[in-house]
Amino acid sequence: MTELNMAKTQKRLAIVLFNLGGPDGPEAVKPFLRNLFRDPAIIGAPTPLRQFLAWMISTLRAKSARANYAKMGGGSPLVPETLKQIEALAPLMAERFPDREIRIWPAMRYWHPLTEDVAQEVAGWQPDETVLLPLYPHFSTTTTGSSLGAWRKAGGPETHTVCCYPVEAGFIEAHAQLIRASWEAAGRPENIRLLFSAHGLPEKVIAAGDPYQWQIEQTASAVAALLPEFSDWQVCYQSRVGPLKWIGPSTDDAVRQAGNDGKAILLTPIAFVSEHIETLVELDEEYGELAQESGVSSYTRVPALGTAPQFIAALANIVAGAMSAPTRLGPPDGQRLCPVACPACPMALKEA
Ligand SMILES: C=CC1=C(C)c2cc3[nH]c(cc4nc(cc5[nH]c(cc1n2)c(C)c5CCC(=O)O)C(CCC(=O)O)=C4C)c(C)c3C=C
Ligand SMILES: [Fe+2]
Ligand SMILES: [Fe+2]
Repeated sequence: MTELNMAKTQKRLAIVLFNLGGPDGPEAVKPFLRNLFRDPAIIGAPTPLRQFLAWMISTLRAKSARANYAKMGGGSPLVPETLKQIEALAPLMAERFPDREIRIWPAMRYWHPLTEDVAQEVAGWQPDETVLLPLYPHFSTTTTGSSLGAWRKAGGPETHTVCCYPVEAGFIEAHAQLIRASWEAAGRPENIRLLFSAHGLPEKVIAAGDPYQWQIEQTASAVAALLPEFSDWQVCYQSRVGPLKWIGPSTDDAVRQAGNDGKAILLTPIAFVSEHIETLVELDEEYGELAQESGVSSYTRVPALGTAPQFIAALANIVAGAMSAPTRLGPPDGQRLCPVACPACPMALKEA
């Protein structure tokens, strides 16, 4: 068989990485925010009211959001950071599946490359198998659920879908290693409180059965178990938006409390896998300043996982695990993780 014929007969594997996306320049900030608040997974109001709210909130929020994105050069680094993760993942996937032709796509929910457009592109490539992998380790109806809905609505191909990987060994180890390395690089400050800061959610989303908070707690406990030297640790929630009550404790309260308790802070973003506005502006600038005002002796922010080799290796394992798991949608090994009390877990929805 010639090389050309071999290439033609190779099975095609598409891997799609879901994430939220971010504006690619100042003029994209408002339409990006409008897309976000137009999503019924974010605002549960009926369509005409939701459209109005999306227009209103994006208009009111655009100026301050633009000022924050300006601190990062005008737009979000989320897509460039995702492309670096894809570049790191590609050789690992090629090594595992040498007989396949493999392509990896980023698919963003609220700005380009938009999930709907990527769904068309991937369908056009006619893959034999497609693995959908959220770059959200914790399942929420507001993130992975929303991306999956958009993908399916656009007719995107789907063979295996990862719902979440909150306690995947490599993911947990990557966090532990980065936390320890950051503490060492900061000169090993004493009397540390380790804060696991996750993006928050409105309480009503959790009350409706979303497993996100439960999964965040599982991740934090698993990482803390590998770091017995940091026995004082706490989960907290950042990035609150809007008038609803969000889950707590909030990261700003946790920072103030650490100041009151005379603690140094080692803060790690536990729900984000790359750097963007919520880490570079909110954690570094806003909470960095708050820590200083609160008398915190030392504030060290652990970097997001990015292309940390253990994390990228974990992603490769997750994809391979999903491909050999018995179910189409679920954690990589196909076994349900979340308790029955989380009815919005996609595995629970499937069982019902
Ligand atoms: C990690 C998981 C995330 C959850 C859960 C989540 C829920 C959620 N987010 C908003 C509103 C906003 N989020 C914004 C940015 C943003 N959010 C996530 C992740 C989660 N969001 C990421 C990765 C980012 C960064 C995007 C980027 O710019 O690179 C923003 C925009 C920034 C701002 O104006 O503050 C908003 C708005 C809600 C309402 C929500 C749950 C209901
Ligand atoms: Fe968000
Ligand atoms: Fe689940």
